[in-house]
Amino acid sequence: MVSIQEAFNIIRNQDPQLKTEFRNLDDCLGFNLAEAVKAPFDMPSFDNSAMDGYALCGNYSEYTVTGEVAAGDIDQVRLKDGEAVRIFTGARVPAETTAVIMQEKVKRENDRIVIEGEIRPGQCIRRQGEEFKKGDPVFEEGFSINPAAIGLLGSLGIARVRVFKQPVVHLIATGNELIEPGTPKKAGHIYESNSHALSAACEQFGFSCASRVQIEDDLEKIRSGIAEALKTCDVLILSGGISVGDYDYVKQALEENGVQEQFYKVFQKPGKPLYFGRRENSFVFALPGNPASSLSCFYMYVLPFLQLSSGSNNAGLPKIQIPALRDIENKGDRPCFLKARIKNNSVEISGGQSSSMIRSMALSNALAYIDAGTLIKKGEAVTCYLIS
Ligand SMILES: Nc1nc2c(c(=O)[nH]1)N[C@H]1C(S)=C(S)[C@@H](COP(=O)(O)OP(=O)(O)OC[C@H]3O[C@@H](n4cnc5c(N)ncnc54)[C@H](O)[C@@H]3O)O[C@H]1N2
Ligand code: MOO
Repeated sequence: MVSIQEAFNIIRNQDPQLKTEFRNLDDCLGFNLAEAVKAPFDMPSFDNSAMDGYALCGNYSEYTVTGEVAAGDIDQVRLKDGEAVRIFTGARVPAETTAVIMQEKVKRENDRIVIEGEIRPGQCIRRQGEEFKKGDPVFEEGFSINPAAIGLLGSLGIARVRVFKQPVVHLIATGNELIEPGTPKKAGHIYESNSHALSAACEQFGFSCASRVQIEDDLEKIRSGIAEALKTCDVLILSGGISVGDYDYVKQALEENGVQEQFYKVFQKPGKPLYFGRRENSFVFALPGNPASSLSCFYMYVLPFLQLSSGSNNAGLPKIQIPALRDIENKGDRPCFLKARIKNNSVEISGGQSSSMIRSMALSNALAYIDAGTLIKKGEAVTCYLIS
């Protein structure tokens, strides 16, 4: 049995083999950059107008309008003292421009404009390189690509991006009692829901499951199911059969497949029987079968590992401190991750904490960490991990 912190450390100290690939700009949302990106040119790459209006040369109350520059025009327009050109947002400002004035602050009379208000030199001009200069670091390796990053990479003219590959994930749910949702249920059966929830949790964070298999509590079948999955997976996630019951064959089947235990059992609630193992470059999590335990263990242990395996430099759920809405007590001897709801800057522990209860988890948006034998008074800070 290891502590929560020891389990975190063991997971973080693995060295999953990172593979890279080139992906099209539009297909790399959520992937992590496999190389730092430097600016190939200044941003913006030329002085341009921030407004629709007039580019002015000199500081006067009236100007003669000599022409027009629109966004995308490539001809260099020249300006002399006392002259102005009609200009539009994003258009390159002539080199001699003192300032741009928005058209609402100007009265136009034929080829003359009269300025209403004052002109500050440089106003409404977005200067070349003001966001960053050619060669400046834009993103570091491991940066997780978000929609704005896709926009920026596109604006730098980058169409293909070298990213870390996502790990290949396989899911196996074990249990004789399990039947697929949508099929008729007999006495003693329960619908197999863990693999669906785990697959969705993977997707929530941008990972996908290459396969989802259900196997009954039979040592030989579990052993061969694991052997098959280990041929191609980077990460194998099992659910159920990892406790100490007579039909809990998962640990034995893993050992017989040459998987080496990194830890088994974590001093926590829920999820005490959590297992983590490794065979060369394949990693195995065997999650307890209770639905809320399996999902809680996914969020706290599997997710950071998937993130590390995809080259992220930021692994784990967002962690924040939030005041307790009311007193929270953990009378037990194990630290707990409690299903909780954060609302209006306070956190409330959800009803239905049993690890078999999943509705309470569906209605929660955080896991609240409460140390063993601890009373947190109303208003005191609670460590919360955000699950949505
Ligand atoms: N003598 C002991 N018994 C148990 C201990 C213990 O320390 N000593 N630990 C308990 C804890 S804590 C947990 S958690 C469970 C974990 O057991 P398993 O991982 O072996 O899970 P199962 O027995 O297969 O199932 C537990 C529970 O969850 C339901 N289940 C399983 N798989 C699914 C699925 N895919 N979809 C929906 N529901 C599933 C299953 O029907 C059981 O009700 O062990 C305790 N026992
Ligand atoms: O530790 Mo088990 O996951 O509570 O039911």
